[in-house]
Amino acid sequence: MENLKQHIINKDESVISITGLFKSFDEVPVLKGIDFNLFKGENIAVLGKSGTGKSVLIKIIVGLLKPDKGEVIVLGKQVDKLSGKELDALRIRIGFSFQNSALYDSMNVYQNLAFPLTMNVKNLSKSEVDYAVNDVLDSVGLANKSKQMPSDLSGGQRKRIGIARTLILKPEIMLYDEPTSGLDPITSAEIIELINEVQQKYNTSSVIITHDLTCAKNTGNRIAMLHKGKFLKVGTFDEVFASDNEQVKGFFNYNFIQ
Ligand SMILES: Nc1ncnc2c1ncn2[C@@H]1O[C@H](COP(=O)(O)OP(=O)(O)OP(=O)(O)O)[C@@H](O)[C@H]1O
Repeated sequence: MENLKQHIINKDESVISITGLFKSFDEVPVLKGIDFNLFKGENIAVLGKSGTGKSVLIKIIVGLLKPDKGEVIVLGKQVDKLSGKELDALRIRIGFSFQNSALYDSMNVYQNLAFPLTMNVKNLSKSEVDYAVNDVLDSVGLANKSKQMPSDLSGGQRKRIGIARTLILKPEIMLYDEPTSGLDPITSAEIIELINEVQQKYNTSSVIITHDLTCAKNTGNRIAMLHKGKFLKVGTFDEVFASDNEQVKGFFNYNFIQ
């Protein structure tokens, strides 16, 4: 990818700020006092075992679930106080890359990419849509795939198109849900590289939900280790790796890092 911007993390500007967040389902606590800041231009990898509340946290950030207690501010807005219309306006500024890529199987790659753009931005000319589609395809390294159907793409290529589909709306925040799950190590490494290129080219701030230590280490400017609904440790990979906490040490002992 060419023309990478000088990348800056601005620690004076939080794009996501969460304080004292609690969430239970049927009186079973899932999130038990989360404090979390994502700075402008930063990638945070939220690392944790299955069932620790990673997806619940993401759903609260985008307003799909309401917190029981606590404050969740995204791009300056208190999410649980927004009307449906205000929430829609906020969500356009957030790109969500789903675990299964969530492409429309009956549409080719071009149509999959053009669809969110024409749905959200009115009165675009055909050449403007063509330009935007080609630009994001180029960004994800699949410039020649516009006519292919999703079923003809590899798993890694589908992930790339899923990421391209969120980039086409130029999001300020990217949320990646298990971006490397189901991929072989080489394809995982390519997706990791793409996440870092997106951070630089689009100057996004990102939350990368993962249980893949290699992904967390290589994409996260900071790592937030979630365990049973609480952050055990938040810091650079080296800081988290050096933690004395038994749960953190246990997680590293059971997982292989490249
Ligand atoms: N809508 C819901 N109603 C009831 N329980 C829920 C709901 N959503 C999540 N949970 C529960 O919250 C807990 C955390 O779920 P969550 O999906 O956030 O885990 P996760 O860390 O994302 O796991 P995975 O890595 O397997 O996706 C689970 O016990 C789950 O059953």
